Amino acid sequence: MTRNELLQQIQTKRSYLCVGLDTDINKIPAHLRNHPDAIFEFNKAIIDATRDLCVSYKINTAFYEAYGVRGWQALEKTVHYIGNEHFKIADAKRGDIGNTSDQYAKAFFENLPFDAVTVAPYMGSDSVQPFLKYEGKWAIVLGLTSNKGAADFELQSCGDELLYEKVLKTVSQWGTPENLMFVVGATQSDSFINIRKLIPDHFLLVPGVGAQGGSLQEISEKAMNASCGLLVNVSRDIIYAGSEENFAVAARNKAINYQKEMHKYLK
Ligand SMILES: O=C(O)c1cc(=O)[nH]c(=O)n1[C@@H]1O[C@H](COP(=O)(O)O)[C@@H](O)[C@H]1O
Repeated sequence: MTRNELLQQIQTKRSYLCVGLDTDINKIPAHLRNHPDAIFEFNKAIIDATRDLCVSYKINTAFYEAYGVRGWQALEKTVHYIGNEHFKIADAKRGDIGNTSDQYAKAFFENLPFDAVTVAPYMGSDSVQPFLKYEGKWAIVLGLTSNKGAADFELQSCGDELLYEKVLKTVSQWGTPENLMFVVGATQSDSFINIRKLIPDHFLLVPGVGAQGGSLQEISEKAMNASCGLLVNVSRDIIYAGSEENFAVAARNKAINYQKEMHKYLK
């Protein structure tokens, strides 16, 4: 999906919501748990209930890889079920020597129809470049993450700047705002304004709203740019909003609340 197509979706739906499909078999409603295709059935219900309210879905591969072949099959079925209207993110946090990253890019962009893959920048340019070679596909590089471990490296000084600042400045030279986004945790509100100064045009994928306590209002007020430039991910707070048979209705109601709030902030 191109940047213009994504922006169009955001304006049409008045939403920059990305629903995170972090599907954990132990957290899905009891009546689905023994279904032979439980993960996919759960995802299908969540997707049907939220399609019109979000512009993106993020599939965190860990939750599928954990179940081996069956988990991966559920991931494949899910990404195909989402279809072409939504921006589909494989949250796989890949990145390796060039010829290995080539294979990761092939897995998600050729073999599977994802629009974007999350990538760790630690191994440098040749580990990220393979994800930038595909027309209409994106690398979403970890910038300043939402977890407390962000303090261990990302927020440490590196010369006269912080390491995450160096990452944003350097990596932004490797691609363009048409094929490169950055992950910025919603819990890092003290840094939003600084981040926008460093990368005014790039889309930010923002996880950490909901279960991790980040504020949708703060990220929207401080980091939205003229064309929006935000995809705000919510996983647990939406998909586990209900634990009974009507879980999809509960998920929809949560997503409606997020979409309404986004509508207010969108320019
Ligand atoms: O890359 C990510 O998506 C990510 C980066 C980050 O800094 N923090 C973070 O929580 N995530 C992911 O975003 C999702 C957040 O889930 P919830 O906290 O349940 O909304 C999970 O899939 C995390 O793996």
